[in-house]
Amino acid sequence: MSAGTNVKGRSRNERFVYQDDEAIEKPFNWSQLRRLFSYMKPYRKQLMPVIAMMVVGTLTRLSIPFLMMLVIDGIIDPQKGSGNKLELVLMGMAMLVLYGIQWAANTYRIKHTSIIGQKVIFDLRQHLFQHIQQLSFRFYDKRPAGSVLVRVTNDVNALQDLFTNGVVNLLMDCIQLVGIVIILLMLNVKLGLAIMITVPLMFIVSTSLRKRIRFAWQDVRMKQSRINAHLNESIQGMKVTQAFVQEKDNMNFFNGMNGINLKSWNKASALNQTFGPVIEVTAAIGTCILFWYGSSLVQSTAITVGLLVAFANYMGNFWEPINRLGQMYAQLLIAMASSERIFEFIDEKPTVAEAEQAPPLPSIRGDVHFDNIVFEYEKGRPALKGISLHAKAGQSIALVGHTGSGKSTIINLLCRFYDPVQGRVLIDGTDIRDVTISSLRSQVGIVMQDTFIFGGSIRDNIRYGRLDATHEEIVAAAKAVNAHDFIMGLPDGYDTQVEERGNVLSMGQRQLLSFARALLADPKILILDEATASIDTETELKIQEALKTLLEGRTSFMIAHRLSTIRHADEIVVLDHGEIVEQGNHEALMSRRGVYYGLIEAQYRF
Ligand SMILES: Nc1ncnc2c1ncn2[C@@H]1O[C@H](COP(=O)(O)OP(=O)(O)OP(=O)(O)O)[C@@H](O)[C@H]1O
Repeated sequence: MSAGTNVKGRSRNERFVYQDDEAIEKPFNWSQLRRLFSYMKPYRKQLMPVIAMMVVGTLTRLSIPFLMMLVIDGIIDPQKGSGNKLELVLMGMAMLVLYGIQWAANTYRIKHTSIIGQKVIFDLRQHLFQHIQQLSFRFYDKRPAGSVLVRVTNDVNALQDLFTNGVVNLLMDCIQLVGIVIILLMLNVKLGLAIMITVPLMFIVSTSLRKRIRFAWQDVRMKQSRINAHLNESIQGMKVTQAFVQEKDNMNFFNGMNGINLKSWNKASALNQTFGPVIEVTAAIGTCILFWYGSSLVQSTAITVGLLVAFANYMGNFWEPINRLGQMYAQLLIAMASSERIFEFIDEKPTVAEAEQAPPLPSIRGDVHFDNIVFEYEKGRPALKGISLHAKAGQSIALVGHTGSGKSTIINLLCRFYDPVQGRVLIDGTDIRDVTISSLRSQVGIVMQDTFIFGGSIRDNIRYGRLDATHEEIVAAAKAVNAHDFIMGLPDGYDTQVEERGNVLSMGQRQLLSFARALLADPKILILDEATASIDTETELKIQEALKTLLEGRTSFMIAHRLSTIRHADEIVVLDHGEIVEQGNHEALMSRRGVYYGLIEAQYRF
């Protein structure tokens, strides 16, 4: 299949459709705009001098052509002018001062609007990030990480122009436009009206052309976002691509998309280039009218030469704001789409919410009670069907069962990543929905199967369990879980920098680190999710030793596929399709010769 057909091919194409996140513009919405501008409220005081400088700059700009008219008619004109050299020098100096004021006012305005705009963007991004950190697992279940990322980066960036210069420019352009219209009509109504005939023409041409250009760029962005999505997928899955020797097919597919992107970019760029000349032609029509009609008025002495020059100057200043207002409108429509996506996230309520004024969970002993729990991720597909389970403080509970039987779900409910549809989870007799989430999670430690290692030093990664831990405490935790030796073998020991997701570390080393992290946090309840699944036999012996230290005095829940590791658990709970089918210690379950016995048998046979 050729690259082109690949891209057009339905199934491949569908992989890259992120329609919601690609809409570049949305209809104008006042309440949304008001909400967006409310982010500027904290900077009202700083905005005042900016607006004052904007008014000063605009007024001086408007006064310069007027001054020119006075100089031409009052001094330079061979018939009516005074010809006074001193007056000419003074007027020249006055004009210089005006230019100076205009320059200073503009410099101040541009600098400070940019600073305020950046602060607004900073606040918005911070607000968004703070909010998405509160959102529950259900929110992330529904969305690919890429789409969340795009909102925090691209969508917030798309508002940058609006805040850094758009808002103040809009005000400035309106003042300038109204000012020019008033001045022109005051200077000469007939000539003023004559040149304004071109305004509707300019507006129609500019709006329709801009619309086409916007759509062309929208298309470019869509194509680029597909390339990005494919790149992201390719990089993440590079090992699989290489292992299955799919580089050629992948390259063909990428080439197809890249080619389409190039075509779309060329089209948008060509359309963009037509805009300048079209506007210039329309402006030139206005200038022709001015000089054709204006010169006849000069000849009939209805107006002076100075007035005609002033008109020409004002006209030059007239198209600029009209042009920019068109741009501004486009910017607003883009901002509408981006802000809608940002607010959609900000308005999303965490599905796992704290009760109002919930107290913190007091220091716990670690008694855990699952009371008739029913849970479903998707409506109508129960993952747990009435689970009742009691773990006394300090007991070790092993959860076993086939894949998809509900082991991780039980853990998810204990950490309150989700709330049960029915039933309660009690810790020391307290329903975990009645206390603050942070007080609960800070007392429950979790060692995940796919240990997440953050970019930073080894020390920072262990310290993630308790940020105020001293170096000695970090080393003690690492020693206790047999991680100290391998850490000391790394080039910079505890200061060795590791990359995102810990690619420089082996799976076993990553797990040892996460053990140290959990030990440092010193939780009363500990969860080990498949924690020993990817460790070799030698490391496993170390881990077994470490586990003893780690589990001491804690209630623990272990999910392990390698059944040898849970043999000594106080209680083994066997799950099947979301239900507990067997429960007891190893010996009791083996003598029952039921599901657990079958699992052990199967593993040994394997
Ligand atoms: N985020 C999710 N959204 C929808 N369904 C889910 C989600 N997570 C799990 N499930 C479904 O819930 C059921 C129980 O899943 P769970 O992860 O608890 O199983 P498990 O016993 O831990 O499996 P494994 O041993 O493979 O990790 C499965 O049918 C699974 O498909």
